[in-house]
Order: sequence, then C-alpha cells, then structure tokens
Amino acid sequence: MPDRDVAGDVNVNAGAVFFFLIFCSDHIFPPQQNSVSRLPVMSSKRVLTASNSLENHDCQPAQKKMRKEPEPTKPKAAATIIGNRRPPVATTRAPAAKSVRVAGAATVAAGPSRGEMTDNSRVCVSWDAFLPPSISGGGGGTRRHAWDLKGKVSDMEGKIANYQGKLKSASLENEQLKGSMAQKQLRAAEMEQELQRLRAQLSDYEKNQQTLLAVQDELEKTISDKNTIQRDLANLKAKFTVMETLRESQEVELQTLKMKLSVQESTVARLQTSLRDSEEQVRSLMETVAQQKDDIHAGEMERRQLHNTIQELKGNIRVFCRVRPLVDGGLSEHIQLSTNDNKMLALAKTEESHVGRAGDTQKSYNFSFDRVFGPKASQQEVFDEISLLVQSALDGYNVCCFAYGQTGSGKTFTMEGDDTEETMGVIPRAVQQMFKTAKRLEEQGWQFTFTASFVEIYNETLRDLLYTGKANKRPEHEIRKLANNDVTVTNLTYQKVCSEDQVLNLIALAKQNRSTAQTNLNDRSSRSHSVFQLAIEGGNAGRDINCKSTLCLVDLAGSERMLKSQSQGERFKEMTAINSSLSNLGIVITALANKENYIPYRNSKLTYLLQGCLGGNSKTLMFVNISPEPDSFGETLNSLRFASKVNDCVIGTATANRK
Ligand SMILES: Nc1ncnc2c1ncn2[C@@H]1O[C@H](COP(=O)(O)OP(=O)(O)OP(=O)(O)O)[C@@H](O)[C@H]1O
Repeated sequence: MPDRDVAGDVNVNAGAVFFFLIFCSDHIFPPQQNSVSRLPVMSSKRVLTASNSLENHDCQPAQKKMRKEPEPTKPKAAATIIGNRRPPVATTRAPAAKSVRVAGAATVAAGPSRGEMTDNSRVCVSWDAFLPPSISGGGGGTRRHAWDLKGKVSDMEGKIANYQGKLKSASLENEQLKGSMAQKQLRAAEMEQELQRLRAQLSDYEKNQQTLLAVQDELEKTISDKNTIQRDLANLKAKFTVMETLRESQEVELQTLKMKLSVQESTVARLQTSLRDSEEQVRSLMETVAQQKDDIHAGEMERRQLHNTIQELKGNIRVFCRVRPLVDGGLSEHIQLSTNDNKMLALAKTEESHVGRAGDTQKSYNFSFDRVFGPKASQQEVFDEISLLVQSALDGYNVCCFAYGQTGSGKTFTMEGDDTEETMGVIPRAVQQMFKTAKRLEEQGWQFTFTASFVEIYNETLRDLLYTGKANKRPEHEIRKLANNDVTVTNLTYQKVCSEDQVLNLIALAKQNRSTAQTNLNDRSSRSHSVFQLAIEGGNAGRDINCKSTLCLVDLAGSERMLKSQSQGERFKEMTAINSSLSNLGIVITALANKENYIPYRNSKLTYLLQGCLGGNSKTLMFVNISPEPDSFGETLNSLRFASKVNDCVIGTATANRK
C-alpha cells in the first residue's frame, strides 16, 4: 500500500525531526542552564497531523528504502543560529510556491556565534529547513505529478537521508558544544576559584595595606621621634662641647688650686706649729688674766669699801646748794658766795633802822653745805659731784637724789636739764654713767638688768608718767609695801631698759605726759613731785654675788609759802598738799637722824614712795635750788633753813644690799 508507505515515511521523517528537536532542546540547551529562552517544541497539533501513525509504526522500512534511493537533494540549512535579529529567509526557498509553515516553528535565540555561545545565547531554528519541499512548499526540485508517489517517496527518503546527515553533524556539533561548554564551565569554575583566590588575596592585600598604613604611621612617628632625638642630640653635643671646655678650664683651675693647696698645706703646717706655741702662750696669759681678774675683783671690793667709807665720812645725807643765775647771767648782791671754798653761802639783808638811815643794820644769814654751786657752775660740774653716788647705786646701795626749792629756782633744770649734751641734767647723765659702768663691769663677770618707772604725785594722787593708753582709761595707783620691804606701785609701768637711749625716750614720754596735764592757768609741773626710779639688779655668776638697789631721782614741787602766794581754792589745796608732803619729808629725815623708833613714812605719798631710798640703808643727796632775785629773799631763806636742817642730820651707816 503505497499511500500507506508514503504516509509511513512521512511519519518516520516527521518523528525523526521531532526526536531531533527533543534532543536539541535537552542537550544543546539543557534546562538546568539558565537560558533566557528554551528550545521550541513542536506544536502538539502539528505533531498529531504529521505523525498520527508515527508512534505506532516502525520506521525501519523507510530507512531501508532511503538507502536504495540515489542522490538525495541537497538539504537546506537545518537551523540558523542568529543573534538578536531574525535571519533572512533562505534563498533556496521558492518565492513563488506558497510554503506551508509548520505550526510552532522553533526559533532559537543564540549568541553572536556558535563558538561563543553563553547562557544568554539564543538559537533560532526554522522548521522549513526540516520539511520536504512538497510539504513546506519550498525547494526548487522538480514538481512531481500527483500520481508519482514513488518519486515523492524517493524525494522524501533523500531528504531524510539529508536530514540524518545534518542530524549527525548537529549531534557532532552538539557534542563539540557540550565539550566546549564543559570546558567553559570548568574554565568558569576555575575562574570562580581564581576569583575567590583573588578576592582572598585582595582581602589579604587590604589587610596588608592596613598593616602597611599602620606601619607607615609608625614609621612617620619614628621618623619624627628620630628628628627630635637628632635635634636633642645636637643640643646635647653642643652642651657637651661647652661642658668639655668648662671641664678643661676647671681642670686647669684644679691644678692651680692643687698647687695652691700644697702651698697652703705647708703654710698650715707652719701655722700649726706657730699655733701650738701661741696656745701655750694663751694658756699662760689666761692664767695671768685669771690672776689679774682676781686682783681686779679684790681691788673692786676694796674700792667699794673705800668708796663707802668716803661716802660715810661725807655723810649719808648730803646737801648741795645751787644758785640759779639771774636772767643776765650775773648774781644778786644779797647772795654772797665764799671765795675760800665752795661750801659756804651768805644771805645778806639790810634792815632799816627806826632812827634813820645811818642806823640801818646789815643782817647776814650764813649757811654751810656739802657743796655750793654758783650761777656759773655747769651741768657737768654738778654731776661730777654726784657721780660717786651713782656708782654706789651699781655697788648695791639705794640712792636718792632730790631737788628742793621754790618755783623757778632751777630744780627741773638741775634734774632733767635741756636736750643738748652740755645742758642735760642729772637724770640723763646718771643713766649714761650707769650703762657705761655696767658694760665695764660685764668684763668682770657682772650682768645687770634695769627697770625704769616714772611717777607724778599731784595733790597726793599718783599718776603714771609712762602711761601710753587712752586718757579716760588711766588706772588708779596705790603704794604697797611687799614682804621683803620693797615698795611698789600698783598698775604702774615698770619698763625694762637696756640702753641709755631707751631711758631717754622714757624721760621724753614723761615730759610729754606732764605737759599735757597742765594748762595755762595751772602750771601743774610746779605743783607736783616727779619721781624717776631705776631698779638695778646685778649678779656675778662666777663669784656668786648678787646685788639689788634703786636709784631714785626726784624733782620736788615748788616750796613757796602759802602766805605769799595768797592762794585760794584749788591753788590753796595744791599748796597745802605740797607743803604737807615737804614738811613730812623734813619730819621723816629728822626722825631718821634722831634714830626714832617710828618713822612716819606713811604721812605723805612722797615719803611712803621714797621709803626704801631714805633711811639707814641708803645714800641721800638733796639739792637746794635758790633763786637769785631779791624779791625771792624770803623763800630763799626758807629753803636754805630747811636744807640746813637736813644737812645737820646724820643717818646711820648705809649697807649694801648684797647676798
Ligand atoms: N643753773 C641754771 N643755769 C641757767 N638757767 C637756769 C639754771 N637754773 C634754772 N635755769 C632756768 O630757769 C628757768 C626755771 O628753771 P626750772 O624750770 O628748772 O625751775 P623749777 O624750780 O623747776 O620750777 P618749777 O618748780 O616751776 O618746776 C628755766 O628756764 C631754766 O632754764
């Protein structure tokens, strides 16, 4: 059955194409590859049309038939692998014949060429190439008659053979592609590995780069440090050079010093020998000095004894009279000084007679004192006479020196004097001598301490002249007698002094305090007693001797009589107080002279305060100051009478306060 055979051949050819396509889709473009498009599959509708019997018939007879057919026509290109564009229609296709396109003709997208096919390649295959010209309508073969089935079969077989050959070459090509793909895959895997390796290497490089950057930083820092160190090194080198120069100069100096030292050493050795000799001499001299010190001390003791004897012979109460000069420097006629000695003074007065001028009588009052100083006697002259008494104070005897006389007679001038070296009075001169003598006695091992106080007695009231506090807070003072018979004043300033200047400052302060208290209407300084006291404590540790005494220098208030001054009120009260204290002073001195059991020291503040400096254990000196003016005759006479009475007193023998 030729129809059936032809159909069977067609079916066989159609089935071969089908298998080829399946094969291509599975092998050339395997699904696992990530292709953008899959190979086209034959439409099921077309397959059913062309090969209904293909599935049920063996294709073997057709193949046998094909082998018998001579010279098959040259097949068209089974497939065209194109790029993105659709390939042009094969020129072999007959344009006149209307081709029957197989439904579902496949188009395979491929890369630019077969050799460079990648996953993204697309392959387009036209079905026309696989169909016989009778079916596809293409081909330029001879057109057979409808009844020439055999010829048609023969054409078909030729075509099949052609297709088989193409299939084989396609398979071959497929195998090559597979191999190529495998190589590519291998290559891709290798490249992936290479990429991984390069990435790892890159990572290593990056790490290395980081490390190198750190190293670079470190290196820069090191270089900076190095530069700093180099600079330091350069500085140090410069310093070293300076030091080296210094060292060299010092070495030279050292050598010089060594030479000097050796010279000095030999000098020292010589001096040491000399020193030993000197020490020997010093030792013998010290023995001599010690011997001489003993001699001096013995001499000093003897001097004191003789001095005291002289003082005793002179009397423990002595009275000096001092006549103030007139304003023009001369002397009034009524005061006559002895030209033979300087101990006599006469006060002359002419008394008018009742019977006429011729009957006038000259009355003279003669006085004798331990010493009379005329108007021209200097301050130094006066002090020379009492300096021995000041020495007695340092020897341990209480010494009291006071000035008595009417107002303006020169008491303050005698005791304090003026500010110049020439005119300064007894107090500053006594202080000067005291410190000078104390310094000299220090060489003999004596040490002295001096304590000064300055008090004013006004209207029987005590006032501290060294007070420096507020005027409205001045304390009150009381005289107290201590258990050791020392007299002290409560709340009084007792100022330790160690130099003449300190004492002079205190005297200046006392003057200031006195002047602030007086007014124009009330010349208070004339109506008050001022008492300067210097407590002296001496000790000779080497000979274990201590002594204690007080130098008391008093400027008494004016002694003018009450009648003359015709004082009233406050002035009367002042005069009463002054006269009371002065008369009590006379009474005390008289009682001492008469060696009475009771000495009324407490009758006045003055005698109570001077208690320690008056009496048996003291040496007393009274200045009686007189004014030369004729109208002061009466007061002068009064003062001289009082002084004479004191001068007549002989008060026991003074003993030094020594332990
Ligand atoms: N010997 C003297 N030589 C020179 N001037 C003297 C002498 N004596 C006293 N004068 C002067 O006489 C004046 C009165 O002396 P001073 O003040 O010493 O007297 P006074 O007795 O202390 O008086 P008052 O009792 O008022 O204190 C002073 O100006 C003083 O300088």
